[in-house]
Amino acid sequence: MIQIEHVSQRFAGAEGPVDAVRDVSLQIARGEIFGIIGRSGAGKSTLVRTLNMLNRPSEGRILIDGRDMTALDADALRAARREIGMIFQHFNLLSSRTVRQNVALPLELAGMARADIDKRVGPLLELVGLTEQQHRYPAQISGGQKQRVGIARALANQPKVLLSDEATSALDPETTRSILELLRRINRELGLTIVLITHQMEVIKAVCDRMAVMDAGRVIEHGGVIDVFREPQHEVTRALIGDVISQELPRGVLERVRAKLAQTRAGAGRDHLFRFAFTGAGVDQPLLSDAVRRFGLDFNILHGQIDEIQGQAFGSLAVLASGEPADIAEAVQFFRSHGVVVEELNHVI
Ligand SMILES: Nc1ncnc2c1ncn2[C@@H]1O[C@H](COP(=O)(O)OP(=O)(O)OP(=O)(O)O)[C@@H](O)[C@H]1O
Repeated sequence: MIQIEHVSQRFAGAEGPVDAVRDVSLQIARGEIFGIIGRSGAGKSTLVRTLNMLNRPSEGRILIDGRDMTALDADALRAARREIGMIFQHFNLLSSRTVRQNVALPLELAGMARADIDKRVGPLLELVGLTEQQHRYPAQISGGQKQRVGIARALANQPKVLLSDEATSALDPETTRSILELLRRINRELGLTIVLITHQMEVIKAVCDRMAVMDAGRVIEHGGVIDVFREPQHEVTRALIGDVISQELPRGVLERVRAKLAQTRAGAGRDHLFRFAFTGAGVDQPLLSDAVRRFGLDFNILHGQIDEIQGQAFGSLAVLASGEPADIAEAVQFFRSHGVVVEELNHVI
C-alpha cells in the first residue's frame, strides 16, 4: 500500500547541508500498524512527513496505492492528503474551537455541507469516547482527551492511512495505554493503515505489527516486531531494548550493576549482564537452575517480563551472571542450544 523507494531528504542547515533521511526504502502493507523507532534526530519525523509531502523528498519516490505522491500537482496533492490523517505529540488543536468544532474543521475546509458535517462528527466523537465533552474547549480537557480529539479530527475525512508522530510522548503511561488501545481498535474496525513513529520500544511492542529502526537517517533494521525483539541485529536496536530494562530498574540497583560491569571491563570482575529472550517452549524449562548446576555460575535476576506480542507469549529476563569467562561462554551455548536467544548487554545499560 505504501512504498517508500530510495527516499533521501537533505536540508540546508546553518552549518551546511543536513542529510536527515538517507536512501530509505520500505514497504508498508494495507491494514498494518507499522512502527518507526529511533533516537532523537534519527530522521523519523522527516521520513514520516514525506509520506504526505509535508516534506518533499530530495530524492526517491513515495507510492501510496500505486500513486506517486512526488509527481502530483497542487490540486491532486490536496485531494491525496485527505486520504492521509495525521496526529501529533502536542495535539495541534485550535484553542478557540470546541472539541466538536475541532473535529469538524477538516470537513469545513473540504467544503462539506453543515448537515453532512454533523452526521459525520457525531459518530467520530462516539468512537473516541468524547460525546459528553464535545462542547468543551481544549483548555478544559485532559491530555489524553486532547489526543482523542486529534484522532477524531484525523479520521474526519475517512483517510486510508493515519500517520502518528510521537502521539503518546506527552502522555503518562496509563493514558498512553488507552490511546494505543484506541489506535489498535481503529486499525481493526476501520481497516486503517497506521504508520507510527516513537522513541519508545514499549509503544512498538504494544501495538505494532512490523517495525523499522532508524539511526542517522538510515533504516538499520526492519521486520516483524516479535522477530526484532527476539533477535535484534543492530547495536542501536539492542540499546533501545536495553532502555526498557534500565528505565524499570531501581536507580540504586542500576548503579550497582553498572559498577560491577565497569569492574569486569577493567579486568577485575566476573559479572556479565545478559538478556535472555524466550518464546513458546523455552518458557517453561528449568534452564537457569540447570545452568547453575552445570557451569557453577551465580545468576542474579534483575528484571523479567512476559509479554504478548502479536498474540505470542514472549518472555525476557535480564540476568547478571557471575563466573569464569569459559564457564559463561559454555552456559551461553547451552541456552542457545535450547532455543533461547542470548545477548550480552554489558555495553548497553
Ligand atoms: N527543516 C529542517 N531544516 C534543517 N534541518 C532539519 C529540518 N528538519 C529536521 N532537520 C534535521 O534533520 C535531522 C532529523 O530530524 P528529525 O526531526 O526527522 O528526527 P527525529 O528522529 O524525528 O527526532 P525527534 O524525535 O527529536 O523529532 C536532525 O538533525 C534535524 O536537526
